[in-house]
Amino acid sequence: MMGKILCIGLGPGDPDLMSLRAHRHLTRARVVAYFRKGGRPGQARRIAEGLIPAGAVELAMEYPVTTEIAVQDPAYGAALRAFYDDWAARLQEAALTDDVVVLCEGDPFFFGSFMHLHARLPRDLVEVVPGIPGMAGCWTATGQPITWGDDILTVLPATLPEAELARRIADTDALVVMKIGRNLGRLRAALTAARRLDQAWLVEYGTMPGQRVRRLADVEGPVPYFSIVLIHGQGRRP
Ligand SMILES: C[C@@]1(CC(=O)O)C2=NC(=C\c3[nH]c(c(CCC(=O)O)c3CC(=O)O)Cc3[nH]c(c(CC(=O)O)c3CCC(=O)O)/C=C3\N/C(=C\2)[C@@H](CCC(=O)O)[C@]3(C)CC(=O)O)/[C@H]1CCC(=O)O
Ligand SMILES: C[S@@+](CC[C@H](N)C(=O)[O-])C[C@H]1O[C@@H](n2cnc3c(N)ncnc32)[C@H](O)[C@@H]1O
Repeated sequence: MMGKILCIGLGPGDPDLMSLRAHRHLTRARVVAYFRKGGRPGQARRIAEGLIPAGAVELAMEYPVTTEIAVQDPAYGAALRAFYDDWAARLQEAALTDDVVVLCEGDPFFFGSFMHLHARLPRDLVEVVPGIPGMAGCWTATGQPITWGDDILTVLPATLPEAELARRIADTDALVVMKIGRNLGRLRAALTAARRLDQAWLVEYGTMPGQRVRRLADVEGPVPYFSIVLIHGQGRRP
């Protein structure tokens, strides 16, 4: 039987927050693939724990590098291109005989690694199931709405240069910053330059075990890659 490659968004972390469709594909899967950093279980795999049928074949797609080489280094691009080429071919081959379910934390089309496989695969071979993005889990964890009325929400990767972060932080109402980790120092400087540090919240591991919500001004020391910085909009309301 010719199968499909089904990429399922699993939501922000708590398995209870995945869609019924994602749950159905997951609990019927015979082949399951997921990304992970070498030596770690992988967030998507952790969300799926206990829901993958016994006997399913698991394919762990381990990034050759994450932070070991600078993204600007040509060796980074070369390593990642070879990695995605290889896994696109392997998943396509596995799909010759069965469906392949690819797990994705959050939503697959929102900064998800699956996008790089999707770009390499025939369109009619792939189906994507949307998921609640990590940021929705994170702003809900703060207990406050993110946007009101005419608020503009800006989503920034913390990997941007400080001046670019500061310019865009000063120019928005509500803010979501992804990929915090070792970029926190530069982001903090940008928030300070934009005079908005006191409005910022840090959510680590939103809806996951270890969730932690703090005012960014109170945070000292390192924070994980799986953190989001938020500023709530204060827009018009009746
Ligand atoms: C290089 C760097 C820069 C950059 O983003 O520009 C980058 N990842 C960095 C760090 C990092 N990544 C991960 C950890 C371990 C986390 C942990 O385990 O705690 C760490 C931290 C660490 O290693 O310390 C794992 C990870 N990565 C992605 C997912 C989600 C997914 O797979 O969907 C997961 C979770 C897998 C899981 O479920 O566990 C996805 C993406 N990460 C990408 C790039 C893009 C793919 C590469 C490409 O093709 O370029 C893509 C697709 C995003 C995109 O393209 O936007 C950056 C350096 C930032 C910096 O400067 O600090
Ligand atoms: C490569 S992106 C993947 C985004 C994911 N596809 C989504 O829909 O949220 C990884 C970044 O998402 C953010 N993130 C995703 N889920 C999160 C969560 N549950 N708690 C905190 N941060 C999260 C972090 O900023 C992390 O650095």
